[in-house]
Amino acid sequence: MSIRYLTAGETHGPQLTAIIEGLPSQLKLDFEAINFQLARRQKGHGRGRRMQIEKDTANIVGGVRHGYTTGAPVALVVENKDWASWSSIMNVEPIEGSDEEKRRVHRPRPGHADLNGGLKYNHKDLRNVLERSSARETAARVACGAIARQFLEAFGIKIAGQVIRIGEIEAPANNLSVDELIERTEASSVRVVDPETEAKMEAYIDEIKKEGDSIGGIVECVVEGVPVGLGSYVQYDRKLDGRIAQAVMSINAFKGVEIGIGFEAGVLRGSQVHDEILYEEGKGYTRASNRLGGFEGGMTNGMPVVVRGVMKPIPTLYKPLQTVDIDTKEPYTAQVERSDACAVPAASVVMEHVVAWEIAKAFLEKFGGDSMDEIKANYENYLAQVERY
Ligand SMILES: Cc1cc2nc3c(=O)[nH]c(=O)nc-3n(C[C@H](O)[C@H](O)[C@H](O)COP(=O)(O)O)c2cc1C
Ligand SMILES: C=C(O[C@@H]1CC(C(=O)O)=C[C@@H](OP(=O)(O)O)[C@H]1O)C(=O)O
Repeated sequence: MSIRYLTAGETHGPQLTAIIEGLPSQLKLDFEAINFQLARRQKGHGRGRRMQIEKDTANIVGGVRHGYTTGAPVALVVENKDWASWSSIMNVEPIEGSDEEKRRVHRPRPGHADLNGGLKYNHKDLRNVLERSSARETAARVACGAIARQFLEAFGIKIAGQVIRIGEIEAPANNLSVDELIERTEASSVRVVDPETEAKMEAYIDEIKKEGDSIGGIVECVVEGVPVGLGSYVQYDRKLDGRIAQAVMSINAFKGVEIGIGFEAGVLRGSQVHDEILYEEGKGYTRASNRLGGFEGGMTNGMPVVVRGVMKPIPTLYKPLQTVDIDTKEPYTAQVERSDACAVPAASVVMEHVVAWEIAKAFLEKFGGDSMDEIKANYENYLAQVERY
């Protein structure tokens, strides 16, 4: 058993669409909780005007009856409210001198998908690239991930995220549990625990925005309650840490991933890195520390999964960089499209959901069944086996 999803839709098209395949039957869906996650993704200091226009909600249009999955593919739709202002630009063939032609994108933005996408798909209007490469698509991924999250919650697996750094400003380290993190970051405009850091980050983002520039950062996600043995060492594409890395790298603008202490593991000695194994009556095997972020051998080890990702600064700059006009091949400043200045807090929410998806997928591969009852029985059987070991 496995799960997969596909998304479709353009940022200024009518809607985003997702189809999820492989969900078991009997999963109770909390629609409000899906919408709550979508709303979290829209927030964050530094977002542009688009987020004031949208009010993302997932409309489930297949695979669910009376609030429960049926085992059929789940289809969902997230409407783009901004479509109302874009339908002519999206639908009308641009004629020279027309408003639509003025919105044609022909001065590719360094750092965005514009030029590579134009060359690859042979588009002379780079809007055809921009529309799908936009991180608007992450709304659909969060909706799918929010369903995965609810599946995991049924097995006591919980996820939280936080912002660790925005540009030069680093948040003080903490070792909070998922519940504490959820409680203490939710009200923060930049998804940090510490109010002083929040104020500093806000002022810093404002300054960068005023200069027509943009800024990236580092986000972290913690997953608690994960059983030992998700993923496997036996084949490269079954290593769950590798799959999580792929999922995180696939988020727009992400340039790196770490599990646990990550790159610091290249600096420290073995005795400073590896987590000593303990055995506790009633609790079973555990580790004295969690520097390896819950993974050994591509498998979960029962400790919290800790993942970090780094997001580069937003490519669209109000004070644009140099580029080349694809019509004339002359140097020109890059196109300026409405944009966020910093989307790191939003990206942390996206990361929680792509990680939730990968863990749910590995969970279903291991304990898979066609109904929640069947999966629960498989899971309990395995937990009993681990306990007897
Ligand atoms: C939540 C979120 C919001 C983003 N907002 C913008 C934006 O407003 N303007 C922009 O140019 N890029 C934005 N990006 C980044 C681009 O989507 C991304 O850089 C682009 O798709 C190119 O892909 P790559 O950076 O992964 O190579 C955003 C990314 C995320 C995750
Ligand atoms: C729409 C979203 O993010 C968008 C991601 C994005 C990009 O280039 O990635 C560019 C901006 O689009 P627009 O020009 O319409 O404002 C962001 O707002 C979203 O997160 O829902």
